[in-house]
Amino acid sequence: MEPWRVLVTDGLQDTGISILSKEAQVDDHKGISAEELLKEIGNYDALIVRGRTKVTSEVIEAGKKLKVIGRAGVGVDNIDTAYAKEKGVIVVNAPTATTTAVAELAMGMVFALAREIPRADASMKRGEWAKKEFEGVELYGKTLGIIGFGRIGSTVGQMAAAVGMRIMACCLFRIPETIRIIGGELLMMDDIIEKSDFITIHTPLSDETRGMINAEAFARMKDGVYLICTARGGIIDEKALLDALNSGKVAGAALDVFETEPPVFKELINHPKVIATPHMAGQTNEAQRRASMDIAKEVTAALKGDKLHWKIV
Ligand SMILES: NC(=O)C1=CN([C@@H]2O[C@H](COP(=O)(O)OP(=O)(O)OC[C@H]3O[C@@H](n4cnc5c(N)ncnc54)[C@H](O)[C@@H]3O)[C@@H](O)[C@H]2O)C=CC1
Ligand SMILES: O=C(O)CCC(=O)C(=O)O
Repeated sequence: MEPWRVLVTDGLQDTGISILSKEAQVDDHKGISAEELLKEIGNYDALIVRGRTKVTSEVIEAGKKLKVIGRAGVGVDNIDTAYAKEKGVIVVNAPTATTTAVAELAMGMVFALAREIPRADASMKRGEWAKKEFEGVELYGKTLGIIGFGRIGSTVGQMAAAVGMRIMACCLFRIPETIRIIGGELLMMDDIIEKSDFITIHTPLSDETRGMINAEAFARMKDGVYLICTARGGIIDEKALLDALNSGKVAGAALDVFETEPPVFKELINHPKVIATPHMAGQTNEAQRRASMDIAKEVTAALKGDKLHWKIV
C-alpha cells in the first residue's frame, strides 16, 4: 500500500513532524499560496494547518483523497467544517495545547494596560524620564469580567484571582467548578459589561459572537474600562472600539487578534492607549510543541481509523 501523504501548510514543530513521519510521507510546505494549495491538495490524505491557511469548500472539494484536516491549535473558524462534514472529511484540533500560553499573554496584557508598560518603555528608549506621566492603577480589588469561561477563560480567572482581582464570568454552555473554587460569580453578559473594571474575551468567533462588543456594549461599560482580546478578530467592532478609546470610555485596550490579519486599521493599532501583538498568544515553545504532538497523534489516529479525542466533525 502507498504511504499516506500529509501536507503541512503553516509550519509544525519537529516533534510533531517526527510522529507523523513514522506513519506517513510528510510535506512541509509552509506559506503555500491559496492557488498552489488548490492544485496540490488532491495528492494528500491529510492536511495540517494553523490559522493562516483558509480551508474553504473549494479546497475540500479539490481534496479528492482527503480524509482528515488537522488544526494545530484551537479555533477552526478558518476551516469550512460544515462542508467537511458533508464530504465526510474529519476535522480535528489540539484544543488543550495552548491554554496556558494564551492565558499567560492575556494576564500579561492586564498588567501591561494597568501600568502602561509598553508606553513607559518606549519613552525610556526615546531618552525621556517621563516619571510623572505614568500613574497606573492596581489590579488588587478590581473586577475582571471574563466573557467565555472555557479552558482559557477559566485559566485566566485562576491567575487573576491569585493577584486579588474579583472575578465575574459568563459562559454559554458549561458552568465550570473553577468559578466556585476561585470565589467568582457567574453572571449574564449584560452584567459583566456594566460592572467590570477590566473585560477579557475568550469565546470562539461564531455567528453569535461576531460584533458582540459593539457601540451599544461600549456605551454600557464603566467609564475608564480596560479591554483585552486574545480570542478572535471580529468579536469586537474595531471602529466602535476606536470611538470608545477617543472618547475616554475605554482607558486602554490590548489586542492580539484583528478583523483582518495583518491588521489594516492602522488608526486603531497606532492609538497610544492600544497595546497590539501579532496573533501570538498561543505561540510559546512549549505550547507549539504540545500542539504539534497532539495534532500529529490525532491526525494519525484519524488515518488509521483509531479512536479520536478531539473530533470537531
Ligand atoms: N490568540 C491566539 O493565539 C489564540 C486564540 N484562541 C481563541 O480562544 C478561543 C477560546 O479558546 P478555549 O478557551 O480553548 O475554548 P473553550 O471552548 O474551552 O471556551 C470557549 C467558551 O466560550 C463560551 N462561549 C461561546 N459563545 C459564547 C457567548 N456567546 N457568550 C458567552 N460565552 C460563550 C463557551 O461556552 C466556552 O465555554 C478559541 O475559540 C480561539 O478563537 C485560542 C488559542 C490561541
Ligand atoms: O495557530 C495560530 O496561528 C494561532 C492560534 C490560534 O488562534 C488558535 O489556536 O485558535
